[in-house]
Amino acid sequence: MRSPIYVALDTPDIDRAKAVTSAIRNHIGGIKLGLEFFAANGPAGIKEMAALGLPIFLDLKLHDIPNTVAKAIQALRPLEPAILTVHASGGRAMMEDAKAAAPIDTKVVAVTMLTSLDDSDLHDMGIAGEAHDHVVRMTELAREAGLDGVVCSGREVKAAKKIWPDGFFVVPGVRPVAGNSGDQKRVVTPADALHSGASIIVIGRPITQAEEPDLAARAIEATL
Ligand SMILES: O=c1ccn([C@@H]2O[C@H](COP(=O)(O)O)[C@@H](O)[C@H]2O)c(=O)[nH]1
Repeated sequence: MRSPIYVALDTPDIDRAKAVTSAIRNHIGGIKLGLEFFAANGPAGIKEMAALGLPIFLDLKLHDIPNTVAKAIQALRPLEPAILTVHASGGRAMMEDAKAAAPIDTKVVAVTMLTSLDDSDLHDMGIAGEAHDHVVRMTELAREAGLDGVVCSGREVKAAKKIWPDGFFVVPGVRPVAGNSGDQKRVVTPADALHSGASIIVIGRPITQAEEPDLAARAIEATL
């Protein structure tokens, strides 16, 4: 069975991204390419990475009016990513149009609440309630809009799965025991994320910043 680990290759350096992928490819299920990589390398860079033969998770977290998001996704269609992200806070119509514009085999998933945020950030933004409530609310909206699943932290994935048993759940903010959280605020271990219902887990710096990424990936895999 394919590994549930998607490695976040947050680098502008395509050669580095390829080298890390080659070193860890036996321990991962796919590669996640986000804004940093896309801004530096564009669609051509995504195609080069896809040629390595692993599923591509294109994490652009699209967030705009429905027409703009749909047109952006139409432009991305030739890349045929396995997974593509939008922000749930873009609203129901935007998510509906995003799904309609995506290739049939692409899972479109909505970011419910960034894992770098916590309850106090919600309060600062004037959003009532706690992270758990907000994630559940956004998950309901994404389900109603016809998406394939959501991105949430491992702390809420059990509640999200309860209201959407056949949803696809992407969990970033994952750290090995005693790992450095960095800018992530809602963090769980890889094993906890999977036991709570994650379909895939996203891990970046604990692998990519390790002295030996293959050993780091192997060590994480051994905990699952
Ligand atoms: O809520 C979210 C949504 C996406 N991400 C992305 O996942 C990786 C996490 O990287 P780490 O180095 O393991 O912290 C990164 O690419 C984010 O853009 C997220 O962290 N939280």
